[in-house]
Amino acid sequence: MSLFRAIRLELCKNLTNIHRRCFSTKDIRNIGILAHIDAGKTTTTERMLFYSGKTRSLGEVHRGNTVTDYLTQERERGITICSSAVTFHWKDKKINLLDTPGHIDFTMEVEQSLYAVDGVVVVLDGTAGVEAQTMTVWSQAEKHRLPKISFVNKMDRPDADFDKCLIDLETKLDAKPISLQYPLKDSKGNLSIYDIIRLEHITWNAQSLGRVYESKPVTDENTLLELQDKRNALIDQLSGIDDNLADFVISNDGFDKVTNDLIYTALRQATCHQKVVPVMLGSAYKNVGVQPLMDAVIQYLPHPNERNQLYDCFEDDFVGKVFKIVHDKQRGPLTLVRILRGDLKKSMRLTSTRGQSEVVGKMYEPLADEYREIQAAQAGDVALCSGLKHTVTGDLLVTSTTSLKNAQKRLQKSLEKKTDVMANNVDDGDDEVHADLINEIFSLEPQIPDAVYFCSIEPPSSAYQNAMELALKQLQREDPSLRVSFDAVTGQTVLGGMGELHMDIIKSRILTEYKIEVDLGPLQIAYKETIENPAKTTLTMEKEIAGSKQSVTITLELVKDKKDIFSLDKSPENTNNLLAIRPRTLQVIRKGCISALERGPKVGGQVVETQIKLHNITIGRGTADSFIMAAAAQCIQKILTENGTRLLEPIMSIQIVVPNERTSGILADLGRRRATINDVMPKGDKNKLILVNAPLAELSNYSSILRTISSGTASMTMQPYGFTVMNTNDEETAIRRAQGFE
Ligand SMILES: Nc1nc2c(ncn2[C@@H]2O[C@H](COP(=O)(O)OP(=O)(O)OP(=O)(O)O)[C@@H](O)[C@H]2O)c(=O)[nH]1
Repeated sequence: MSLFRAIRLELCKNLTNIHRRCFSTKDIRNIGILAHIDAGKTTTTERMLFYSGKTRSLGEVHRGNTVTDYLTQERERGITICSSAVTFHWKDKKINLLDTPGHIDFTMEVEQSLYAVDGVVVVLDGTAGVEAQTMTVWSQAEKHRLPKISFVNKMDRPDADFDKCLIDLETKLDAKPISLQYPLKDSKGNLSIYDIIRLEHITWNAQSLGRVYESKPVTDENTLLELQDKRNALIDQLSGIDDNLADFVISNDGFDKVTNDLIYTALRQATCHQKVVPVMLGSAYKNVGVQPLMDAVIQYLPHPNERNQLYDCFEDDFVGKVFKIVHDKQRGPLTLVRILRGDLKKSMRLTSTRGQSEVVGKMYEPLADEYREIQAAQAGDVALCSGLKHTVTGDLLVTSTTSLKNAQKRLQKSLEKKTDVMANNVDDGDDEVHADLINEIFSLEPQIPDAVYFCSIEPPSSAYQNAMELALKQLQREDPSLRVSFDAVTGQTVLGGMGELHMDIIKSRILTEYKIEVDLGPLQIAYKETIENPAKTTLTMEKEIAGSKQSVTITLELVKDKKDIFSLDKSPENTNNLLAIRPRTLQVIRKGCISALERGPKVGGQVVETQIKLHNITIGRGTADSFIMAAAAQCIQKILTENGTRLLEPIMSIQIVVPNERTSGILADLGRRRATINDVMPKGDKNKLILVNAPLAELSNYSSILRTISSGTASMTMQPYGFTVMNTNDEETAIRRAQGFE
């Protein structure tokens, strides 16, 4: 049988398999596809879908017809905004793949998706190597302890440099890349690939859009010698990690007798244990190299059972993680769930760890914006559910509160056992590990980054206000990093988020999905405020409303505290007064006080790290709750205005990799940006890694500035770090800017 015919038969087999549904957990791979913006994730995913038979034509980003970039905004802008899940079958295995956004504004999306996958493919642009966002997504994948494969894409381009990408992986990401392939270009620039392990040359047939490809043993003697050297280097590198392989090499006096299967086994082990990163190459756009990448996903990345057993404490009960909520035109909101334990079935009742209980409606297998109805899905798989109206991205879903409590007990017991074993071997970090583990499993709220920018949002007329609020509520369930609040002073709805693109996308999604043409105010930095010293005041408010006398005298204090937001004064002279307050009235007072902290006096920033202490209250007979609430809020506002607040500004944590000779120039520039240099350490022989914190206000367009001052040699990654108090001078500048005077 000719090779081409064999490949066609393989393809037909794949197409037939699409309709076969029985996969054991060992046959499932859940993978994320991560990269810097524009490296080619979406193009690579499109090829995977096409070659697996899931799509009948090739989607292209520039034509706006890709499967995974299905939002109108994604198709128009040619970028991925929402991670989307697609399922396809390859060589008798089922691959659930998540295409994730590359832009920094959507880092939270990537973070949530990583809960759902067992391994990742990190796509590099072969002409750019490791870029800023590659570093961010790489460290996110490291945090989730995910095995990785790297795919060096765009190798068709004349300026692509495969060796530089390998060096970048090593020096900028501290990875141990193992190159499994090598590129070859003919005189016309057509790309083909050498397989270093099999010593073969693979070529793709352009007319068949890369569906047909051929792998032949290398016969040219010089090339063969060169490839053999690379194969030996690969075995040498691996035997430093894998004892079995090392023993074989030693007992057989060298590399010649090492079989391909021995290499594959050692590579799989080393990849699954995150000791190495297999590196593949190709050009997704020119349809070269994608099938071997799919083979590598199956061959080297773990199946769900091989990943850590964090959820064992749930035994056979169901546990799932909500990693995305998508809005389907016909079916409404659909919840994407990664099943971590047990089976998920249609009509099952589920409880979120936040206490909401609801029933799964229909279930679907995901193909971006097309779905196939299914009845159930097993542990290790992902599924889309309708009917879950209260779940939010990041929720953990369980069968019942009892199942959750039992799991907590089991986890506690196993942790105690572990602590007993370790009792004689005290480890300071142990408590932290336990706390992390418990938090990870039972986290009630997903980790949502604080908004660093905000802007007002206005409907075209007040008739649209309710519809706009509903749209925002839905978008917030999908994307918890979007904050929505109401500013009582200006009467405006305010959006908080991660950046300009983030807000822009929200605006255009409200237009395309909800048909409301909203207006966004200018984007401003989200400063917070805090008190400097404790302060106490008494306020009396009296008024006659509709013939009824309303009166409240309230004494409140603000103190610095990061934990509790509201407390009662414990001193003996106030005990009797406070004990006499009815719980419902206490709730009203609390609500009034907290609402006043939403808007500080300086720039209207949220007042944080501040505790409200109620000392005393006298309420006149017949005084309405709303009057009590207003009195409490006014008392807090009085303290804040009289005593003043300090501004806190958002700080970004930045990691910059720069060649040694450029370091001083970058440090000097950072000095002008009020940055705090935390460390400058060697990164390989030629580079330095600069760890720095700097105020967001000083980082406008910083990645392009860095590119200019380093002549394109530096790369950086940036995440929100937190908020710090500003000094008086900087504060004045910030206030002038916030008021539009600068
Ligand atoms: N020359 C060349 N261009 C490519 C290749 N792969 C992708 N491109 C082009 O690069 C651009 C970005 O590709 P995408 O697939 O959208 O990249 P992405 O990583 O999904 O981008 P985001 O989702 O926005 O982060 C598009 O114009 C593609 O056509 C390739 O192998 N070679």
